[in-house]
Amino acid sequence: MNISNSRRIVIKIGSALIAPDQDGCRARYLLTIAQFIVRCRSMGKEVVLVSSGSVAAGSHLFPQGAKNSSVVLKKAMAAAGQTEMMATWDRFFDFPSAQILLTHGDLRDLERYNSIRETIFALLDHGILPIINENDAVTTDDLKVGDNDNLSAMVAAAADADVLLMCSDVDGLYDKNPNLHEDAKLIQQVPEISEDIYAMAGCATSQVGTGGMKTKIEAAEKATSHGISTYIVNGFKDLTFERLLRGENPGTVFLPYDEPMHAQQHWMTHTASEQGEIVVEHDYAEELKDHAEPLAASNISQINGEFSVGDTVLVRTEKGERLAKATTNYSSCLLNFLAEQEQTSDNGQLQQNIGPVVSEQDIAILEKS
Ligand SMILES: Nc1ncnc2c1ncn2[C@@H]1O[C@H](COP(=O)(O)OP(=O)(O)O)[C@@H](O)[C@H]1O
Ligand SMILES: N[C@@H](CCC(=O)OP(=O)(O)O)C(=O)O
Repeated sequence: MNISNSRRIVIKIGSALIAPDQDGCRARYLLTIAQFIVRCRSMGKEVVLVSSGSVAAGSHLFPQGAKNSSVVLKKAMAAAGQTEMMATWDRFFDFPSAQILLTHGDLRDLERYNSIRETIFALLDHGILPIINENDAVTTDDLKVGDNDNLSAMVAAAADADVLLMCSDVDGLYDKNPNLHEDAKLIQQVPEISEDIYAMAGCATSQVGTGGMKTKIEAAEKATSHGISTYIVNGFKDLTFERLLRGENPGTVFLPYDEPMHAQQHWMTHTASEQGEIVVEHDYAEELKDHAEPLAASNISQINGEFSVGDTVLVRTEKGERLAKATTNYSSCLLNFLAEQEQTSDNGQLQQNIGPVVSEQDIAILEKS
């Protein structure tokens, strides 16, 4: 899939394109990107924008700048910069745009995730451009995604996009960081994301970027496993967007999986985070290596952490091997209670009465890393 034959595109814009001088938002690169969005929409494509840059855009309002600031000040910069950034985008378009600010806390809760999906679809149905960013002003370590590469992949999956386009300050993925190694070579196509691909990725070297190439490869893995073709391209160059519109690849393309994951399995694997652990006995663990099996209370040897009904948990072996992520039908409190009652005579009956702790369709088997 390329831009010319795509139907719905998520475009992610890095901070350096929004505020190249860290002195507020600049139109220098955004104008070309905005024109590209207008062209895509006039060709009948639906576009969702994931825009970084609130911290970079707001940092000029604080004398010390972003680099050496505390987390609290960065949140304040994000809150101030976000309005400036939205106003800047809005100036380029003669159609309406809408702001959605998300945290991981929103995406990992299935009800809120579905609510986000419905909002995005309603906006697209009405010709409104959704502009999404992490809600940096309210995030905590526990709640945040932390980088907009991974956020854009989660959004692309939620929006049922067919292309994810990450616009950065480099031409694509190189075999090593091109800002540090003159002989680095551009990788044009990645058919499969392996450890070798991750090994090529270094950190961000700009003042404003978060995550560098590592988070872009993580994002590509999330998106391609959902069947989404993923591009990393250079947003500084006008030619990038001309080539994309011609259906060409001006940077690096990560090919989608031949057999994408089922949507709920994908959400559990790549978006939901585990609230606790269910340690399972050897026989069940062996069965799970082959195929998803309902998990009964009698298969459990230990419960770790606190979780509620409907939370995502990690299913693992006693030796620590990560087997699956699953949505639990029971809370850790009830499962611990059952375990404590193990010795009583009517416990077997109780365990049978409660049904599976995890149903077969709520298990996402994890690939071995
Ligand atoms: N193998 C690599 N190929 C390309 N860029 C790399 C690589 N390893 C590290 N980088 C760094 O990643 C940066 C892009 O990531 P980042 O600064 O987070 O951009 P953005 O703000 O667009 O998300 C590049 O400018 C480069 O310094
Ligand atoms: N949410 C942050 C962006 C974090 C981020 O991932 O930045 P970048 O690496 O430039 O895409 C902000 O708006 O400043």
